[in-house]
Amino acid sequence: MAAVSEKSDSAKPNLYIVGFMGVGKSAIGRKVARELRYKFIDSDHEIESKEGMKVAEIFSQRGEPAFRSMEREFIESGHPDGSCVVSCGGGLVVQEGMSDLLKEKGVVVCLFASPECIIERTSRNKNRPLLNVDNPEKRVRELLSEREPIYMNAGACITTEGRSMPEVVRHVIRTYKAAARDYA
Ligand SMILES: Nc1ncnc2c1ncn2[C@@H]1O[C@H](COP(=O)(O)OP(=O)(O)OP(=O)(O)O)[C@@H](O)[C@H]1O
Ligand SMILES: O=C(O)C1=C[C@@H](O)[C@@H](O)[C@H](O)C1
Ligand SMILES: [Mg+2]
Repeated sequence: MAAVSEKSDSAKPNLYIVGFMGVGKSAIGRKVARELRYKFIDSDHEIESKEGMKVAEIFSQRGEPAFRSMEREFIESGHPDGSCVVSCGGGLVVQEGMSDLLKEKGVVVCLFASPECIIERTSRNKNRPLLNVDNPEKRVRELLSEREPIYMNAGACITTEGRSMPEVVRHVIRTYKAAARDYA
C-alpha cells in the first residue's frame, strides 16, 4: 500500500472516483491524475500488490467479505490524505458507511454508463470475478439496479458514454476543481 502522506498534502483534497465496473474509473483516473499532477492510486491494484494476488484470486481463495475488509482498510488508513486521484473498485462505495467516509476524505465523483455500454466494455477481459458467471449481462443489470441508488448519491455524476476520454477527463477536472474550492 502507499505510505500515508505528510500533512501538507491535505491542502489539496483527494479525488475519489467511484461507479460500477467498466464505467472507466481506472482509465479516466490515471489521465486525470496526470493532468492535475497528483499521485494516481487504484484501490484494486493497491490491494493486489499488498496481497500478492489478483482480485479474482482474493475472491476465490479468501472470499468477498475479506476483500471488502481490505478495501475498507485501504480507505481508512492505507493511502495518502491529499493530492491523490483514487480510482475505487466498483463495489467499494457500496459498503455500509463508505460513501460518507469518502465524502469526509475528499471530493467524490461518480462515473456512469448504460448497462449496454458496461456489458460491452467489461466483456473485453475476465478480471472481474463478479461477472465470471454464465450470464454476465443479467448479473450486470441485477447489480446495477441494486447499487444505483448508492452510486447516484455518492457524488457528482458524470457520464462516460458517448464522450471521448479527453472530454470525460475535462468534465471530471472541472467538477473536482469547483468542489475543491469549497472543500474545508
Ligand atoms: N469515454 C470513455 N470513458 C471511459 N472509459 C472508456 C471510454 N471509452 C472507452 N473506454 C474504455 O472502457 C474501459 C473501462 O475500463 P476501466 O478498467 O477503466 O473501468 P473501471 O471503472 O475501472 O472498472 P472496475 O470497477 O472493474 O475497476 C477501458 O478499457 C477504457 O479504455
Ligand atoms: O463492482 C465490484 O464489486 C468489483 C469491482 C472491481 O473493481 C473489483 O474491485 C472487484 O472485481 C469487485
Ligand atoms: Mg478499475
